Amino acid sequence: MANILIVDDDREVANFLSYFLKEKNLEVYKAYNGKDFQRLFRQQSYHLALIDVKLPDASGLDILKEITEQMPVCKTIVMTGYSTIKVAVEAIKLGANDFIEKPFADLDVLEKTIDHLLKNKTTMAESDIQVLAKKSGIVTGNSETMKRLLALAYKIAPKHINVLIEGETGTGKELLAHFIHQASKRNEQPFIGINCGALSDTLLESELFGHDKGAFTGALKERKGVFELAGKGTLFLDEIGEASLATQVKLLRILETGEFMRVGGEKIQKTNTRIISATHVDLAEAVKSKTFREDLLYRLDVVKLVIPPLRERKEDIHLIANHLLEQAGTVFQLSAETAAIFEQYDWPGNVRELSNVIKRALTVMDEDSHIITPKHLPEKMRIGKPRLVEKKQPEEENFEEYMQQWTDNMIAVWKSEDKVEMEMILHNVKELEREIGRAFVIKMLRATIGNRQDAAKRLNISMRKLRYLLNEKSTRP
Ligand SMILES: Nc1ncnc2c1ncn2[C@@H]1O[C@H](COP(=O)(O)OP(=O)(O)OP(=O)(O)O)[C@@H](O)[C@H]1O
Repeated sequence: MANILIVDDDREVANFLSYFLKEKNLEVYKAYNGKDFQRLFRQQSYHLALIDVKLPDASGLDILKEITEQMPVCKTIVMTGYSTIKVAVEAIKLGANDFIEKPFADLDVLEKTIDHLLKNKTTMAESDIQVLAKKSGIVTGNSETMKRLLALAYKIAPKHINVLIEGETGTGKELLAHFIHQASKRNEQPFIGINCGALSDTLLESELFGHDKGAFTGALKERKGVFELAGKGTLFLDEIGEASLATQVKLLRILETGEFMRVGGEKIQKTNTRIISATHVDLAEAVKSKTFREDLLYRLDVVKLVIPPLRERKEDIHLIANHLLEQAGTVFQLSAETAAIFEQYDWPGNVRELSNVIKRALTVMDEDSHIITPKHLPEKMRIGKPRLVEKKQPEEENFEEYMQQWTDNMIAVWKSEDKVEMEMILHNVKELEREIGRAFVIKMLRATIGNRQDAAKRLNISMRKLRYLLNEKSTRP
């Protein structure tokens, strides 16, 4: 018989769960606080623990950590209220197998979650993730960060919570949104994507909410918007940071009330669409510069998934490249030199750029050739070409040299007769901004003998910004 440990200070909930689990012939133990937990935890081993995140004398997350570290065979479910869902996501990152919301609205879901874990179905989840990733066109690669990201996305997919995906252009944000849709119970319903940056304000509102006949010049017929079309499915709002403040107000209303009106319409409509939004800009910064509403960000970013750029998961480059080559026909290969270039290159356009580079190489290759060599790659990728950015980071002692080198290289590209890759130039300007920011913070930290608060004050920036400049972006969901 399986041993179950319930850790909850709400006796009503603990008693209900106990009754519910005993009916299933399970052996149940109840802890109403941290002290009870410590006593019961030392007594024997458990197969499953249901942990409330808020206890009077202990933190549910600390208890979770203790269980995952000291009794890894024990499966864990964290219980939260809706307002603490961010804590639940934190718990998943710490190793919780699942989370459920209190009050338990659907006992079937509760029962299935428990049965699933007791039948040791966690390894099945891994193969499920692989299948769904493939279905969504994601090559999973080898990087641990990507594996953890997909595992988290898989766990939150069935819950009705909004997700914000952050990542540079071409990192696969839309694919990840599709993966979440596939892994959710909405997978039979539509998945609709819309790019908020590609449409004018009026057009975007009409696309989102639809319009009634005569709503504006040219609105000859009534038209459904994507919220109506997506229905109970998933709506992917790409480049959400580009939505105007007026559209943001309307989106906020939908998120708060589940209601909207067509442009020029008078009827209030209800929606149950799940929203996954994506951005390549830092929305927290946009909030500070007042171009993005804080309350909307709070609603969209219940769970934040950050896809790392390709240059930070170099181990994935070859796997993805080989996969793309396989798609084109198994006979193609990268030469050792090309593989080395791929590894050194920064990939400002990420996986999209990798895919384009491979497609280009396949079209410029001789018909009887099967090996991609450096001569098949774009100019800018070849070794020996002046690089805009030296890999060495600027410090106090080499700052002037770094700036000089950067300027010289930029002038060389400016004067060059070659085709100019604007994406690469913009990427390098951004990188320069990042490096200069970091160098100034480090210089100030030296001056303040490491006192971060003092350094932030002297630079007239917030602590958050200081951490950001040091590349210590908060890992909070
Ligand atoms: N892990 C991956 N495996 C295979 N292909 C990928 C992967 N990630 C991205 N791609 C490919 O890269 C291209 C860009 O993907 P996607 O549109 O999802 O990126 P994005 O981050 O949404 O880009 P943008 O910000 O420009 O809209 C697509 O062709 C996609 O198939």
